[in-house]
Amino acid sequence: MTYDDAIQLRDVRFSYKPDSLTLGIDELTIASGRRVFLHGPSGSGKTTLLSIISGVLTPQSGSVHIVGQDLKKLSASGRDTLRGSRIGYIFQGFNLIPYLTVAENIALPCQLHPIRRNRISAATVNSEVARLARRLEIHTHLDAPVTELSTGQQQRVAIARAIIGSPELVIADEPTSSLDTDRREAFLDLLNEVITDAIRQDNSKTTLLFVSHDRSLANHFDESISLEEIATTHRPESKHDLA
Ligand SMILES: Nc1ncnc2c1ncn2[C@@H]1O[C@H](COP(=O)(O)OP(=O)(O)OP(=O)(O)O)[C@@H](O)[C@H]1O
Repeated sequence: MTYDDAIQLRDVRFSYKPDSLTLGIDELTIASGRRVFLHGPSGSGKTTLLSIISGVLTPQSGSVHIVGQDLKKLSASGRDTLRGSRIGYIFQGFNLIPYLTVAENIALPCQLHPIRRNRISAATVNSEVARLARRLEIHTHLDAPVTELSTGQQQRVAIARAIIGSPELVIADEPTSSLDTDRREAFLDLLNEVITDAIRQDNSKTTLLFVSHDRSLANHFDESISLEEIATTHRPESKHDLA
């Protein structure tokens, strides 16, 4: 592990049930500042891997270092803090808070995590929310309940919420699966542009880990990793296989 690695997994073994290995990864290293596309078919363990990286799931063995932190050395609340303050997450269904406005949704990581708030170079969180919203062309909706926005607009709220306060690692879990091809391309271009802006503005190295089953998106990234190629799984044969 060097300090320039955003993600490093070694000899990781994770099982949901005692007698079947869900995910085994001998080595996965992603250097800081890389934009990485991770693909694998349904059931290959993409969500499980993201949960391990973000400290939601703890593997039974092996080591996981994220932005220089050994997750094994952190308590559950330490992992929560790392996840909220140093990782920006774009979920497949966005996970926006329906009873908050657009501005409140974008500002949420800064309200919950002082590290995100303190990294903002704008005068206030509100001015940073406004700047990002202008950049993402959702500024006329800032005071609207987030549920009144179109799907495409909600995706842009999710991007703004993930990158506000410059987390070192941005994880996107299949956020384009509901979009048609043109919109998918536009979303990826916008996500890349906004991350490039953030890097320029903060002189930081933001790492992007984008996960999808759709290999055609790979050309938007610096590198592409096949989960099937790096992982081992040993599930017991099902009763149907034995019959
Ligand atoms: N909570 C759980 N308990 C037991 N098994 C689980 C659980 N969550 C996932 N699995 C199993 O672990 C394996 C990997 O699932 P995972 O959701 O990580 O795959 P995925 O690649 O993200 O799939 P998809 O693209 O369909 O979302 C699957 O065989 C799944 O059935």
